This record gives sequence, structure tokens and C-alpha cells, in this order.
Amino acid sequence: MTPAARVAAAIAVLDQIIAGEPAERALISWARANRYAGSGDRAAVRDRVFDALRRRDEYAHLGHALSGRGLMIGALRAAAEDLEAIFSGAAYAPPALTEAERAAPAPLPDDGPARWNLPAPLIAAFRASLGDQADRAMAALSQRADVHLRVNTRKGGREKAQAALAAEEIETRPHNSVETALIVTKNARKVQNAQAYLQGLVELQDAASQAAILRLPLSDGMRVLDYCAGGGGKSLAMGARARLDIAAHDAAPARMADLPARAARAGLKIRQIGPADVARSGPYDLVLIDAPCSGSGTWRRTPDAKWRFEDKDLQALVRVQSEILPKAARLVTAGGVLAYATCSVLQGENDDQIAAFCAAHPQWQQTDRMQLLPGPDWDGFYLYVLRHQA
Ligand SMILES: C[S@@+](CC[C@H](N)C(=O)[O-])C[C@H]1O[C@@H](n2cnc3c(N)ncnc32)[C@H](O)[C@@H]1O
Repeated sequence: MTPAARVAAAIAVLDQIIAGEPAERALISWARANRYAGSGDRAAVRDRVFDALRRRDEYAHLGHALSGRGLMIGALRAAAEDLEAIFSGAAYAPPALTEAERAAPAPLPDDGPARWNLPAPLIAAFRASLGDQADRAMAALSQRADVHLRVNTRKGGREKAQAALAAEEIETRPHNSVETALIVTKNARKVQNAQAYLQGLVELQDAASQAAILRLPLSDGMRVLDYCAGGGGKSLAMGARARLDIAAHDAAPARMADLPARAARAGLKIRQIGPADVARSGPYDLVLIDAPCSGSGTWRRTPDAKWRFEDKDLQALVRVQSEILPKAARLVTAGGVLAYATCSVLQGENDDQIAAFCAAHPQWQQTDRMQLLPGPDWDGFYLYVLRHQA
């Protein structure tokens, strides 16, 4: 496909997303309907679509319309790409620009809502939650995130992992502050077929999640429950840190379907516990709640989510989180640890949630808190470590 044809495809996909289709589904439908598109084309269209969703309001302003076409005009303008060459009206290219589309846009107001690429209620929620750090966090969500790997230190160190990846043309550099993390600088899309990945030497995981697991008080012999295990990324990271007896649970067990294969690659054994059995399981020395949350700290990876998120969604999540906390706490042994984590930066899902839990359960005391905001080094992530006062 020509660059112009890729832009035309991105316009069509964006129009579907604006009409309410989830981004992944719109991209899959487009790929199925256009089987001539190769993997390079699909990746290029996807990159254009995700970039436009991250910077939607800014591009709509620059392109004079909140439509697939307006967003792509805005994107090309922002990147100083040759608009006339792409919007040429030639075969497979988007139709030529109209006079109105050619008009230079007014400068983007410095503190107008379009600058932040978030719905107005979320701008208010970020400011209420993060104070003077909000602007930096919101700006970070408009940028593309790096791909991070966690080196499975059971199988080797960072240098060994880097060399193995380099042999398959995947370039990486060590993360500055998270000792297990590598940042992929070239050929990130090859990672899941690389031997280092297939043999469990590296896993895909953001540095923020890795930092949280490194901060947990884990030591050999502990019984640990990953209460909201999902695909098991946190179970695997905990297993790499110490020789643990790890159990994984999720209210939707199907989400753990890949865990046995991932654990086998990593050289770990992880028991799965179904929803009917979890309340009778344990006790555990440490229970981790990687809570279902808005994901507001990771919206640059799932940028359509921020445009669909509503206050009622937040209320529902806060309710579920407040129900999980006491259930998971009951499974911790006397004197043990309850860890609560979210990849959200919103106060209602973090500080407020823990303050309410500790107020209602005075036998629990917070002993550690980690707050990472989305930025060049990692996604947004919060961790609270609570210890049971036996
Ligand atoms: C943030 S995700 C977990 C991500 C996972 N720990 C990882 O590292 O890949 C939250 C998970 O919580 C699960 N969940 C939602 N409500 C739950 C509940 N009441 N009890 C247990 N798990 C729940 C969801 O199915 C989802 O898989």
C-alpha cells in the first residue's frame, strides 16, 4: 500500500471507532476486509489510528473536524508531512483537500481542553487527583509508550537477554531505574516470536509493574495468592523474585487460560484457584490484589478507552475494588501482607480506597506506598503494602 492508501485506511478505521466501534475490533474488521494488506501495512495503519486516538482533540482542532479525515489532516499537519501529496485524490488516496480543509488552523490554546486530549470530566479528575503533577501525566498519555521487557532472572541476567534478542535483530537498552527491565528500541513487533521470549528469558511487562513487584516483601518459602491474576503477569514476576508457593485466581478464570504455558516457559509452577474455591483457600503470607481499574495510567496503550470512559464506569470499579479488599484480606495469615495495586492514577481508586479500607479495618496498617505517574520511564501505577497487626 502507498503511504496515501494507508492514510485512507486509517480514516476509514477511525470513522468506525468514532461511531462507537472498539479500536481493536475496527482494526481487525478492516484487516479481514482488505486481505491484500501485508503485516507492514497493518502495522502502519494501526500506528496511525492509535496516534490519532492519543491526540484526538489536538488533531481534530488542527484538521477542522472530529472525523477520520479531520484527524488524519490534523496528524499530518502536526508532523509537518506533505498534506497535498497524501490528499491527492489519486487512486486509493483520500480525496483532495477542500478550501476549508486547506485553511491554516488557529493556534492551539495553551490551556484549552484540546491540549490534553481527554474528556473534560477526566481533566478535572486528573487535576483533583494529582494537583500540579496532573499536566505532566496528561501530556504523557498523548505520547506513544515504549515496549518494555522483564528479564526472568531465574534464566539469566539483562546482558544475556540483550544478546539473545540482538541475535534476532531485536535491539534493547537497560531501563535506568528498574533493574529487571529492558526497553525495546528496534523490532518490538518481533519479540513474541523470538527465542528469548519463547524460552521464558523475557516477558512483556511495563517497567512500572516490574517496579511494583520488586517492592513487595517477598522471600523464599512464602505462600502467595495473586487474587486478580488475569494473564498472570504479576504471578510470573513474583515467581522470578523468590521461591514461592504461588496460587493465581481471577473472577473470570478464562483470563488465566495462557498462564500454564507462560509459567512453563518461565520455569515456574503456578496453581490456579477457581472462584468457587478461593474463599476456602489459604491462608497466605501475602495476597496481591492487582485490581480491576480504569487503567487511566496506561491509556496511551489503549487510547480509545479514555474516550469511552464515563463516571458511571468509575463508580462501578470503585465499588468492585472496595468489595475485593476485605475478601482478599480475609485470606491473609495473621501478621501477613495485603498488597493493593492499580494502573490508575485516580484518587478514588487509590488513596481513597485504601484510606476507607484501613478506617474500617484497623488491624491493617499501611507500611509502603509507591506512586508512579505516566511518563517517559513507565506507565502510571500505584502500589500499597498493608501489614496485618497480629
Ligand atoms: C488489572 S487486571 C489483572 C492483570 C494481571 N494481574 C496481569 O498482571 O496481567 C484485573 C483482573 O481482575 C479480575 N477481576 C475483576 N473483578 C474481580 C473480582 N471481584 N475478584 C477477582 N478478580 C477480579 C479481572 O477479570 C481482571 O483479569
